[in-house]
Amino acid sequence: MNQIAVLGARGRMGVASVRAIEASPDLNVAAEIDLHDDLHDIIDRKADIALVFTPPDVAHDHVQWCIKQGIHVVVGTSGFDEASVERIRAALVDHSDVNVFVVPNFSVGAVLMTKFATQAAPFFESVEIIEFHHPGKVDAPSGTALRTAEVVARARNEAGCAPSPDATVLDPYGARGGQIEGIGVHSIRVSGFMSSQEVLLGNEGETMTLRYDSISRESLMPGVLSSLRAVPNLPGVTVGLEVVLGLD
Ligand SMILES: NC(=O)C1=CN([C@@H]2O[C@H](COP(=O)(O)OP(=O)(O)OC[C@H]3O[C@@H](n4cnc5c(N)ncnc54)[C@H](OP(=O)(O)O)[C@@H]3O)[C@@H](O)[C@H]2O)C=CC1
Ligand SMILES: O=C(O)C1=N[C@H](C(=O)O)C[C@H](O)C1
Repeated sequence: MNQIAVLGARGRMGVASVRAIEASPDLNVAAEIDLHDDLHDIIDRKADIALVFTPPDVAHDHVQWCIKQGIHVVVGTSGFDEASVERIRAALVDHSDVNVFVVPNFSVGAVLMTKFATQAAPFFESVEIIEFHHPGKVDAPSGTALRTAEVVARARNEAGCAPSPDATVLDPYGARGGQIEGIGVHSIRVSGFMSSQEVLLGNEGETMTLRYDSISRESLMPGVLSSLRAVPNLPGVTVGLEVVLGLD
């Protein structure tokens, strides 16, 4: 039975994950680590996989620490961009027995939306992303929007698409949002949302909107559990739930 250490165990995702793991006959919660807890509990309690949901400012160090201890890692924390993945890959050179699985979103709906957006993006002049989250979220844009922008931009570059047209020259309040690799990204923080995203695509005379909504963290738990089960068999560093869903 795999022994799981949950980092950020008393946070929103940590609590939901501990509950889901405890209800799984093949997985066991070996350690629950939160602020002020000693990371060495992970070793003492013989965890073999770390599930990281600590905030983005500390999660990178936690991932590196786990790699050095020889523990597989599933990274749920948002904001692991391509540069972060490169740093993980570099750390794994000296720890080839360790696997790291970076999962920007555990929801099947979000993963499919990103996939469909990537397929559609080369067929449209304009693409922008709007993500909607609860106001307790500390980072913007969401990891999901970051990942969507990265893969959509790559698909458009490979297809030789021009940048999305935009005549804006005056924007003193930042109303046009951010740009990730040339894709406009807008972050909304409104009570009542858990996690939603829209990808808006347009040509002259037509628009298409792809949208997903996660209403509760329960929607993420099948993805969390399947990622924990998969990581021992995913050598090196892998990004995205797509590989588990057979979408790669
Ligand atoms: N991949 C996915 O599908 C999902 C990813 N996420 C991402 O997961 C991350 C966590 O989200 P969420 O659970 O909502 O956040 P929370 O703030 O609810 O949870 C984070 C927890 O980590 C604790 N913590 C802070 N610093 C440390 C530390 N140094 N060591 C150990 N624990 C620490 C916090 O304690 P305290 O509150 O006392 O500071 C808190 O209990 C975010 O990056 C979020 O975007 C979220 C949902 C889904
Ligand atoms: O903070 C959250 O809640 C979420 N964060 C992840 C992200 O940044 O994309 C995943 C999901 O959207 C929920």
